[in-house]
Amino acid sequence: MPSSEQALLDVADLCVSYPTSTGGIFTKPSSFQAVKGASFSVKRGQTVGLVGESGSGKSTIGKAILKLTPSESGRIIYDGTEISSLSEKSFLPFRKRIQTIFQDPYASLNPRLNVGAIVAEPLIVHEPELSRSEREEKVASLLVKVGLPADAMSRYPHQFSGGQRQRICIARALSSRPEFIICDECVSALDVSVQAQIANLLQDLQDEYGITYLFIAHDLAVVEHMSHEVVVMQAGQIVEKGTAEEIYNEPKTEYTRKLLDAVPKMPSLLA
Ligand SMILES: Nc1ncnc2c1ncn2[C@@H]1O[C@H](COP(=O)(O)OP(=O)(O)OP(=O)(O)O)[C@@H](O)[C@H]1O
Repeated sequence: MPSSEQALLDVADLCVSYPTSTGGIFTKPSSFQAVKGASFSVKRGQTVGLVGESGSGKSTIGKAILKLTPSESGRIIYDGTEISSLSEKSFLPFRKRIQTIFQDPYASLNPRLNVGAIVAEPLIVHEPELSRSEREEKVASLLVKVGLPADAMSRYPHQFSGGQRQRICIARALSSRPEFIICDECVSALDVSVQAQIANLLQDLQDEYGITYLFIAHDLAVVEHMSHEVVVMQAGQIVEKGTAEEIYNEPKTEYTRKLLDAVPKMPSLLA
């Protein structure tokens, strides 16, 4: 099949449940199924927007891909390898290839480390052969690449704005030269104009390095501009998927129409 030949990520019939109670002597353990048979793929070098209202299971899919939460059933195939069934040790090489950027850049940056040390961390793990000066050179060029001054290295996260902190997170994610980045609501906390700047940066990085994104968001305006394809989730199920144009111009479900109606129009975004 041509589409799966090009797919870097193939998710098939994925189900994920969270335990809600471990049970007692007289009661069975119970669980809540957050993802109910989700199937979609992400083509290499492209962006899939994963949208849906809060609690629909978007982040759970991201966590299952990263093996931060176990899959109950189904398959997650990354570049031809079924990763959902790999042991933690066998999954290790994929931790370098698949990175993630979260919503709250401040919470995901260690306040006690300066920016140079934060961005260098993955390099120490993934490229231990680099000398200290080579590492510093790489960190400086990564910071410039994401639009921060090279002297940002010696400063601390609290000295930066929200948008700048998200740029630090992007530099850190880039430092292991990933093929695939899961952006989980990574612009949601930012002002609209800053959202556009970060979205533009992510797109420039895609053009330059061919990075593939799974872009999780409840904000359809950002997703529309970022995504080649859009997957719509409702209560753990995929209710619609298609090209961004199809989803935005001819939504097939009432749910998608409601999501679109809730979006304030932002014509200047990414203009
Ligand atoms: N660790 C957990 N234990 C139990 N239930 C969880 C856990 N994490 C998430 N859930 C539940 O699973 C469902 C899906 O959550 P998930 O975070 O994947 O949704 P989401 O679409 O990403 O929403 P949001 O944008 O609000 O994060 C929700 O009902 C949530 O309450």
